[in-house]
Amino acid sequence: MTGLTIDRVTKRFGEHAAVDALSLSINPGEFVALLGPSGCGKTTMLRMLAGFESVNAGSIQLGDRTLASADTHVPPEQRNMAMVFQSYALWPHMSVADNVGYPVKLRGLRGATYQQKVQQALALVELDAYAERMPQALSGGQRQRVALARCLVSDPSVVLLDEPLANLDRHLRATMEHSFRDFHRRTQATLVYVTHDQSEAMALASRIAVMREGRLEQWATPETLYRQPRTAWVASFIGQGSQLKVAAGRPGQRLEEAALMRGLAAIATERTQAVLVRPEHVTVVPEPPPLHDLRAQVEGVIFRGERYEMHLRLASGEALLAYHHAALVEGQQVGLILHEGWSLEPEA
Ligand SMILES: Nc1ncnc2c1ncn2[C@@H]1O[C@H](COP(=O)(O)OP(=O)(O)OP(=O)(O)O)[C@@H](O)[C@H]1O
Repeated sequence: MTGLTIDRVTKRFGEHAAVDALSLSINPGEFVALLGPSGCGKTTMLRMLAGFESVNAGSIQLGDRTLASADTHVPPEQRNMAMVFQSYALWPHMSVADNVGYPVKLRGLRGATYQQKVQQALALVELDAYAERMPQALSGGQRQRVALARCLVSDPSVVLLDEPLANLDRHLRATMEHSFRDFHRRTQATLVYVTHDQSEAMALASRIAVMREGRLEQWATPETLYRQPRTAWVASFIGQGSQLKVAAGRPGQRLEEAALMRGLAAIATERTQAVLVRPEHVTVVPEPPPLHDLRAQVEGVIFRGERYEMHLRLASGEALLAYHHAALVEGQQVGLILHEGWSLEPEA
């Protein structure tokens, strides 16, 4: 197990910085995700880790070994890393076992040791019974597990995964999330997982690097990203919620019910702090008493099975999302209690 240090790494294509002074320190054996919208530079960062792209500035270290810097470039095959792609990249003319064994066969491994390595890798992804099948005779999820076994066989220190579930349907993705967690638990390898799907990143990684336009927006655990997003942009990217202007709080501060409700009742010119309110922190009072402070109009009601999602409009004109256990009528006036909020940094 070896840790990875990414120190102010920059990659430019022409004038455009696809990755801009990105720094991350990844612990040995950690499972991390690079998360961000399309074009934010996730794949470019992963390709620099793998050695398929050079870096323009900054450095990448694996343990105390420098893999890349402006004047160093260790080739991919000498980095002790393995990469899993969205497209699986299996050889169609080779059996499952031959696909899995290919990287170590290239290194000259043969005989009983070879057989044992392949067998162990297949067992780790629970595909021992499929060794002689051809890839075409497997489901998408099974193919992705063959790709995982193939990267395991060479005992890499780091496994890089580029949107490995993007080609699978929703149900299979959920099953594969279990396979990935299991894979990580058994191998203890350092895993760097690229995705634009926040729920996938939250379910899998112990820490997530949220990227935006080549830069690191926030680097934190899934819980911290959800409860304490740094900026308005992260707050709108992770989970559901509403951003309200409040006359209370300062960036990085949690507001309790009393302060939040008071801050919302202030006059518009004093309400300058952006505050994130998650729907689970809103109580809807269908028939509020006449003196209830905060009111809203129901604009939309969506049935989500376990609850109703209420789209509300405050008197200030701001939109608010809430959950409720029963359907309410569109156009109806309701009272609200906001139990807590999180104060955000303004947009740069
Ligand atoms: N070889 C290249 N030449 C020129 N520009 C490139 C090259 N590779 C990537 N880019 C640009 O760099 C930026 C980041 O691309 P990258 O593929 O890393 O994004 P991404 O976050 O992985 O996106 P996606 O989720 O769509 O794969 C984009 O603007 C892209 O057009």
